[in-house]
Amino acid sequence: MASFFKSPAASVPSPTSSPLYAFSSLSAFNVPESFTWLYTTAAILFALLALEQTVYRMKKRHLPGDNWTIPIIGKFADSMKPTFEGYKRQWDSGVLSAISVFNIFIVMASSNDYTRKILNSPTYAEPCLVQSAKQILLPDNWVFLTGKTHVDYRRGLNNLFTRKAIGSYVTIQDIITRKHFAQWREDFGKSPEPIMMPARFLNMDTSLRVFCGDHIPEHATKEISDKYWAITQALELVNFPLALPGTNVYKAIQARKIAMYWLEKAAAQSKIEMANGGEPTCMLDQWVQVLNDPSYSGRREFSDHEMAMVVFSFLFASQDAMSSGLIYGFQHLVDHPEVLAKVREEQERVRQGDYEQPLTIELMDQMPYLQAVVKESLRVKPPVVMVPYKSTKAFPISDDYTVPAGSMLIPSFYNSLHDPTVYPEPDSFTPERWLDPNGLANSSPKNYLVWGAGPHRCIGLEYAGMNIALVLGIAAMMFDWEHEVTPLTDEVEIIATLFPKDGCKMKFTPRTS
Ligand code: HEM
Repeated sequence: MASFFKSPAASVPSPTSSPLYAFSSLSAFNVPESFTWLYTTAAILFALLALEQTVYRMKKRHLPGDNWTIPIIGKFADSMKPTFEGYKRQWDSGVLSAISVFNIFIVMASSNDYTRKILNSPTYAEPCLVQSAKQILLPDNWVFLTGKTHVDYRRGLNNLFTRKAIGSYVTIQDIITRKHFAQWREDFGKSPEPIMMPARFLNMDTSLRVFCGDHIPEHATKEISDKYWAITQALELVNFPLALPGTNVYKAIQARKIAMYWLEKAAAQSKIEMANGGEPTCMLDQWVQVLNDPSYSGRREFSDHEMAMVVFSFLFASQDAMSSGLIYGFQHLVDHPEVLAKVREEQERVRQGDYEQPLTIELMDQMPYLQAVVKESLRVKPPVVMVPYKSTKAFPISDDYTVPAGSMLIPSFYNSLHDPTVYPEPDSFTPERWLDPNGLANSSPKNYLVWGAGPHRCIGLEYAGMNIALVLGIAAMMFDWEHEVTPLTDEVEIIATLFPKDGCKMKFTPRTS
C-alpha cells in the first residue's frame, strides 16, 4: 500500500507546476474550456484526497496502523475477504489500532481491558452491527435500541430464558437432535462428509422448534434454513451500499421476507392457542402466557409482526454462532479421543444405561465434564471474535488517546480468550482447566468474552451452551466418530463466524458397545 501513496506524494507539485497555476497560465492562451474544467476538477480531487489523508492521520494519531489510507475505499478489499490471519495481525499490532474503510474510521481493541471498556461504556459507545444488519433485521427491530429503552425491552425478554423456560426447551432440543441423527446415520455412515451444512440445518430446525413449536410447518423450516445462507453471506463488515437485485444484501432481504412471513403466522397462531387454554409448547407460547399473566407488570401488547421480529433477531444472533460452536465442538472432541472417552464415561454414569431417555435440565446439571468441554471448545475457537460498536461522542478510551465521535469501534475477544497468563498453553484444548473452581481459568471470568460483556451481553448464552452440550452428549453416546483430517482442517474461514475451511469431514457409525 505504501507504494500506492508514493506516487501522489512524490509528485506533489511545486508552485510552478501547480494545476491551479497551470490553469491560469493556460487560460491566457485561450485553451479550450474543457481543459479548464479538467484542471479544476483535478485540483478539487487532489484537494479532497489530501483532506482525506489529513483527516485520517489526525484521527489515527499515534495508533498502530497504515500511515496512509487507500483513497476512498481504504481497506475495503481486505474487508471483502477477511482472513483470520489478517485479523490476528491487526490484534497483535497493538492493544488499540486503526484502519479506515470507505472513510469509516475504525479503532480495533484487542486487549481485555480496552475491549471490556468499550462494551461497558454505553454513554460513549453502542453496538452498530454490520452496515447490512438494519436492512436485513428491519430498522425497528429491538436489537437497535440503546440506553434505557434497550434495558427495559430486554428485561421483558429475559422471561424467555429463565431456568424453567430453558428446561422446557431441552425436551424439544432432545427430540430434534435425535431426529437429525437418525438421518445422519444414513448420510454419514459410509465415508466422511463435511458436516457444515447438516449441522446448520440441525441448528435451524432446533431453533425454530424451540422458538415456534408446531406453529411453523416442517416444509417452512426447510425453506427458511435453505434461504438463511443468503443472510449469512450478507454479513460482511462493509457491503455494497445499495440493495440492488443480485447483491448479497438484496438476497438476504428476500430471505428475511420469507422467514418473517412464517414467523408472523406462528405468532398469530400461538396467541389463538394460548387464548383457547392450550399448554405452552415453545418460546412464543411461553411469551404469550407471560403477557397474559395477571401478575405481569410490563408492556402487554405485542403485534404479530413485533413478536416475529424478536424471534428473527434470535435466529439472526444464533444461527451462525451456534453452528460454528457445534462444528468446532465435534472437531475438538473427535481430535481428542481421550476427552471424548471421558465424555462417554460421564454420560454412562449419569444415564445409567438408559440412552433413549430424553435429557432434562436436571440430567444436564450432572454433566460438569461435558459443560467444561463446551466452555473450552468455545474458548479455543470463539464463534464470535469481535463485535462492531460505534462511538456516539468523543471517547477518552486511554490517557493518551480519544476515539473521535462517529468512529467504528471493534472490541475483539480472541486475545482475551487466548491470554497465556489466564489460559496456559492457550491454543490447547484442555477442558480440565475448567474443573477446578479455584483454578486460573475460573478465577478470571472477565477474560471469558465468548458471550461479550455489558448491557448487550448475549441473552441466549445459557440456552446456547445447553444446546451444544446436549448435541455433543447425544452424539457421543450414539456414534463412533471418524474425522478425515485435511490440509484445510486447521485453517479458519470467516463466514460471519469461524468455521474450519474443509467444513469438518466426519463419518458417524452407530456404536455397538
Ligand atoms: C454459541 C452461540 C452464541 C454465541 C457465541 C453468541 C455470542 C454473542 C455475542 C458475542 C454477542 C454480543 C455481546 C456484546 O455486544 O457484548 C451476542 C449478543 C446477542 N445474542 Fe448471542 N451468541 C450465541 C447464541 C445466541 C442464541 C442462541 C441467542 C438467542 C436465542 C442469542 C441472542 C443474542 C442476542 C439477542 C444478542 C444481542 C443482545 C442485546 O443487544 O441486548 N445468541 N451474542
